[in-house]
Amino acid sequence: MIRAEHLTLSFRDGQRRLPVLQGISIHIKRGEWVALTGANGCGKSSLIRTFNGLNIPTGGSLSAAGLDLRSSDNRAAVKRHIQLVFQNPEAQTVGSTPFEDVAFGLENRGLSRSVMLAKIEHVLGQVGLAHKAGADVSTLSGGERQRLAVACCLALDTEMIIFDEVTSMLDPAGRRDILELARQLWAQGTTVLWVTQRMEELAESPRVAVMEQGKMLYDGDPRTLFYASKLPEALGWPSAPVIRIGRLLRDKGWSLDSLPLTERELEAAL
Ligand SMILES: Nc1ncnc2c1ncn2[C@@H]1O[C@H](COP(=O)(O)OP(=O)(O)OP(=O)(O)O)[C@@H](O)[C@H]1O
Repeated sequence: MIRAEHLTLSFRDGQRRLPVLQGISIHIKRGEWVALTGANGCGKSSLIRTFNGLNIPTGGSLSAAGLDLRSSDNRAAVKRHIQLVFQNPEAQTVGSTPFEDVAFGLENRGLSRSVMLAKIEHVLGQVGLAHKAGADVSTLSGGERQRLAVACCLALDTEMIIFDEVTSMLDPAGRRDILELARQLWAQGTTVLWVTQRMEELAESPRVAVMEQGKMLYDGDPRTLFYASKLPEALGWPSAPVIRIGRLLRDKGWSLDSLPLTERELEAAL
């Protein structure tokens, strides 16, 4: 779905060039769930905006959904296949109601009115917003707006959705709702890139990529990251209670495979 090789990106800062991505190589297969993390300013947003055709790579190669993103035509076309959902999706909302917002994306698709109506109803139902189809978008909560952004992706049959720190401003119920929705879509075949700073979301992801200062420091499974690498301490990450207990078990000789990443795994292990 995504194949980046030695990808570089720099922005102009007056006379200087600011190197933001410094040789990123990553391959994300169709249907994968990958969590991406890294400190503020390390280049996560720049990377995902490059995957979505919004930034023009300075060097290296990048193909997304089979399109070579060094070509500007392909950078426009890739948005049909890969969509971003932001932490604060206000900027993404164009309609005054959820119905209008989804309809906007479907215009120019040559759909008959009845097919379009059925599709809008279906995708708003998928994200749990059918009852708010006609509501003023300004009355939606942050979590509902994010789910509306997901509905717009679904209406366009998007193959990959990149969630950019969507849980960071939500309350626990809102976080659970958007995470569950993303997991459902993943189970149905959508490729997911989940950008987060939350340790528990990393621990629950099958694959974790860690960036620092424009470079990819780690790309692999979370068990190795949390229990067999020095990276979490080196980066000063706070450790989740489950991981702290898991480290005690590791020090008592438990094998890597048996160490828990989630509360459920901890309960089962004990
Ligand atoms: N359009 C731009 N022009 C110039 N500099 C930019 C631009 N976009 C990002 N940068 C700079 O690139 C660097 C990486 O920013 P980026 O937003 O990609 O990091 P991030 O890891 O997503 O951070 P955060 O977690 O705070 O969102 C920062 O130094 C930022 O100031």
